[in-house]
Amino acid sequence: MTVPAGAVTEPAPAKLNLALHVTGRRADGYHLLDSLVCFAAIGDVVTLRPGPLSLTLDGPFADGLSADDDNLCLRAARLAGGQAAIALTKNLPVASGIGGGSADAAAVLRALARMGHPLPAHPERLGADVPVCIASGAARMQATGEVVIPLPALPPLSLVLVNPRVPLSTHAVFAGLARRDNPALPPIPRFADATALTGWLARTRNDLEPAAIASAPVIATVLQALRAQGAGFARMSGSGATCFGIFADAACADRAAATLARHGWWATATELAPGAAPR
Ligand SMILES: C[C@@](CO)(OP(=O)(O)O)[C@H](O)COP(=O)(O)OP(=O)(O)OC[C@H]1O[C@@H](n2ccc(N)nc2=O)[C@H](O)[C@@H]1O
Ligand SMILES: Nc1ncnc2c1ncn2[C@@H]1O[C@H](COP(=O)(O)OP(=O)(O)O)[C@@H](O)[C@H]1O
Repeated sequence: MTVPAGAVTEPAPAKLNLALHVTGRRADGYHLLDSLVCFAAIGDVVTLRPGPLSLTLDGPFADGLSADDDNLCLRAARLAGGQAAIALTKNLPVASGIGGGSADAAAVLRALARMGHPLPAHPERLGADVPVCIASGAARMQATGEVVIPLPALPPLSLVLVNPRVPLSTHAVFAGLARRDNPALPPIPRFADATALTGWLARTRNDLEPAAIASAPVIATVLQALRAQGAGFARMSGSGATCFGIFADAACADRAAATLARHGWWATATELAPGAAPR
């Protein structure tokens, strides 16, 4: 991609909820969460140039989205009081549990900060996932998303993300929950390697998975297919329908992604976002 002079480019990495427990519900209906969140190397890309506020879209999933006032890129710029010509390359499926819209909003806020507009005081007004997407590093996310506790970087992971091209409404999945008072996550240790992480994940859940599968049974098929391709661990992210699998190495992940894409699903091998190496 050619970056025009004076332009500021920010990646908008896909968010993954490796574990997501629903621990309660506030009086206003928003749910209390306890989630281990990380970010993948694959994502959308935003480029901002000085100028009046505008938005253009390209990329494989641009057709699923319109560049109207409701687009989270424009809402983010308005909340920050920033003016810019924004170009969004939409590489992530829309409404898919990997926070694409929130990641885009957070990337616009980071780009505007680099152009001299301070971050807004309440980024969660754009969406519950926006605060965690601003830092874009491993974190424990709590309350309704506004409590973000940064964690040491996770060990390297060979990941496959699969979306069966069925959009799911986050609101509808929360509304379909059978229980809203589940136990919190166990303490999150510093993970020595991927095996330690998957061992810990096996003791956790995504409490949104049953409700999402009830709306879109193909999610169960995706999870089975990831396991059949050799994933040592597979789970749905967020409110779905995107699922992730953790593989032994990048070659296994590449092979699995190529096979799973034959179903007509969006399937991509990736790793954790740069900057997320162990420290
Ligand atoms: C479920 C999560 C987990 O990370 O991810 P996604 O599936 O969206 O990726 C997030 O909490 C989603 O964040 P986000 O997508 O920004 O949600 P919002 O736009 O704020 O809310 C969409 C709708 O989801 C419900 N909602 C969202 C967050 C929350 N803590 N409780 C809720 O009940 C509300 O009904 C709300 O109207
Ligand atoms: N830039 C954007 N990218 C994705 N979705 C957006 C964007 N702006 C607004 N939206 C709307 O936000 C909703 C949630 O999208 P998204 O963040 O992709 O979902 P999720 O958080 O489940 O991954 C969609 O219904 C979409 O119409």
